[in-house]
Amino acid sequence: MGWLRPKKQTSKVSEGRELNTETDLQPVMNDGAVATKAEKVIIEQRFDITQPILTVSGVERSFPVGGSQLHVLKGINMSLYPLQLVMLKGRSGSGKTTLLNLIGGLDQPNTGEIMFLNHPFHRCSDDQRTQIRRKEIGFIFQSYALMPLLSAWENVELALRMAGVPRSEWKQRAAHCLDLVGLSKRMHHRPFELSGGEQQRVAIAKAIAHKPSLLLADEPTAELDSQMGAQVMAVFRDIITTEQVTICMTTHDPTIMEVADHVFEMVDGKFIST
Ligand SMILES: Nc1ncnc2c1ncn2[C@@H]1O[C@H](COP(=O)(O)OP(=O)(O)OP(=O)(O)O)[C@@H](O)[C@H]1O
Repeated sequence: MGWLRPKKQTSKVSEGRELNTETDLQPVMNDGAVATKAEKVIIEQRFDITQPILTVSGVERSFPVGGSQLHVLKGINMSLYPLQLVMLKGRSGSGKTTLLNLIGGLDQPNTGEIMFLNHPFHRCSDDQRTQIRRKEIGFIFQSYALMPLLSAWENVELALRMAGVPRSEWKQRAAHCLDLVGLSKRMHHRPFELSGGEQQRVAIAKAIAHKPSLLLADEPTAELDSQMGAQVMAVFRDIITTEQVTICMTTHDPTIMEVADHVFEMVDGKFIST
């Protein structure tokens, strides 16, 4: 539901936009206005928060390496519930990115099932998964993945164009997404004119532009100092509420894990209980 209380009551993104617990914890519509009673009903209906948005059951993934099979995922079971911030932690090589790729429909398991919304990713064709991804999933990478010659605004606009959003909506949506990540004043800067934390926030604006249900982020704070990392996490907390998105990310950083709703720890291709 749109007015679930973020774990931290006050979060701060750059340029002084501070979460106001009186208004920001109310349902907030995409244009930034606080929802009316009728609109609240619509927000509530987007998800049933008691039902998982994604279920992973008995998933295994191997890769052929040097004539034999490298067993990377060895029986993964997990559920992601709407509007959660979930983190995957584990040593390098434990299989976190491999799992994130499966959850995002970029790859398929050798055995097991992945249900995303009502879509059986384990049975879908490449084309079907691409269509679902374009509509419902946003990706964020450690290295930001921005187009270097385009401004922040143009990067977000490109994402809208590629997602097939009608041209008439680009201007308002790009402005809204850049405002959500606290970059309204820097929207005409190109990536090289922005700090690492600002570039990652442009990447977040890009990833949420088409209003996905699920945001997947692979080590989104790994290149950032602790202050910039905290800003990115504050933005994640804000957009869960304002954009009604569920976030699953990988991280090595124990301080970042404090803001998670749930942490899955992976050791050698399996989850261990924490
Ligand atoms: N396409 C592939 N072909 C062969 N081996 C692969 C492939 N993809 C991943 N692996 C191997 O699977 C193992 C797990 O890789 P993965 O990237 O999922 O780990 P990770 O936990 O994300 O590590 P890191 O924290 O360093 O990113 C590694 O040994 C990797 O070399």
